[in-house]
Amino acid sequence: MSSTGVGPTGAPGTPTPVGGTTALDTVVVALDGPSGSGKSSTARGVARALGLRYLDTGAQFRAVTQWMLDHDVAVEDPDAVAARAGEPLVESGEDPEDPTITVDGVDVSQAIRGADVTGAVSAVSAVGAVREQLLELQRRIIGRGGIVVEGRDIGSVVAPGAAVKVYLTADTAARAERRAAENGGGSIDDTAAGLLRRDSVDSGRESAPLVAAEGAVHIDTTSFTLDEVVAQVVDLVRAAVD
Ligand SMILES: Nc1ncnc2c1ncn2[C@@H]1O[C@H](COP(=O)(O)OP(=O)(O)O)[C@@H](O)[C@H]1O
Ligand SMILES: Nc1ccn([C@H]2C[C@H](O)[C@@H](COP(=O)(O)OP(=O)(O)O)O2)c(=O)n1
Repeated sequence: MSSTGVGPTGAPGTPTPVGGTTALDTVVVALDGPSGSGKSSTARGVARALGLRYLDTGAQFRAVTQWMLDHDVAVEDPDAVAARAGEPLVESGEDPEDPTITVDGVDVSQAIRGADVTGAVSAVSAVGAVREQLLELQRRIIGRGGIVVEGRDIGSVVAPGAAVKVYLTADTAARAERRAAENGGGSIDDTAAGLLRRDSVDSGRESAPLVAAEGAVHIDTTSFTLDEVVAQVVDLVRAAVD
C-alpha cells in the first residue's frame, strides 16, 4: 500500500516543541471515538476552520475491506485476510472539503459506506497485518503534521505524541438516530444494534482497540450541535499552538 504522503516513519505527532508549544502547521489533532459520535464531521469542520489537512482512517479500513470483498477473500477468516493484506493500494485525499479514497486507483468513496463493507469492516480491521500496513501509510500521510486525523487508535497508537487528543462519545440512541438519518431512514433499533456490535469488536480486539488515549479530552457530543463541538475542538487546538 502507498499514498502520496511522505514523511518520517517514526511515531508522528511529536513535532519539535518551541517554547513548550507547537505551531499550527505542524500540529496533529487526534480524534477518536465510536461510530456516530461525530468524528468525521467534527474533524472536517476543525480542519476547514483552521486550514489543516484531514485524514479519515476509518475510510482506509473500509477501502481495504471493499478490496477483500471484491477479491472474494473470506473476511471472517483472519488468516485469509492477513495473507492478502499487503496487496491493496490505498490512497487518501487530505482536503477536508473533498476527502477522496481510492483502492488500486478506483474511487470507492460511495461503495465503502454500503452495508456489506459496514458489516465486514470490524473483522478486517482486527487483523494485525492490515493494521500494520495502514499504520505505516497513516504515519507517512501525517508526516510533520498540520492535520486532523480521526479513527479509533489515533491518540493511542498512530500519533501518541499528538498535541491535541480528543475522545468523542454520544449516547447510543443519539448515535443511532444520527446514523439512520444519514442513511436516509431505516430502523433506529437495527442501526443501534449494528453500532453496538461494531463497538464491541472494535473495543475488544487485541490489536489497537478503541480506547480513550492517555491525555485525551473527552467530549460527550449528545447534547451539543456539530458547530458547538467543532468550536470546542478549535479552542483546544488554539490553546495548544503558538
Ligand atoms: N454534535 C452533533 N449533533 C448532531 N448531529 C451530529 C453531531 N455530530 C455529528 N452529527 C451527525 O451525525 C452523523 C454521524 O457523524 P459522523 O461525523 O459521521 O460520526 P463518526 O465519524 O463518529 O461515525 C452525521 O450525519 C453528522 O452530521
Ligand atoms: N483508526 C481506525 C479507524 C477505523 N477502524 C475500523 C473500526 C471501524 O468500525 C471501522 C470503520 O470506521 P469508520 O470511522 O468509517 O466508522 P464510522 O464512520 O464511525 O461508522 O474501521 C479502526 O479499526 N481503526
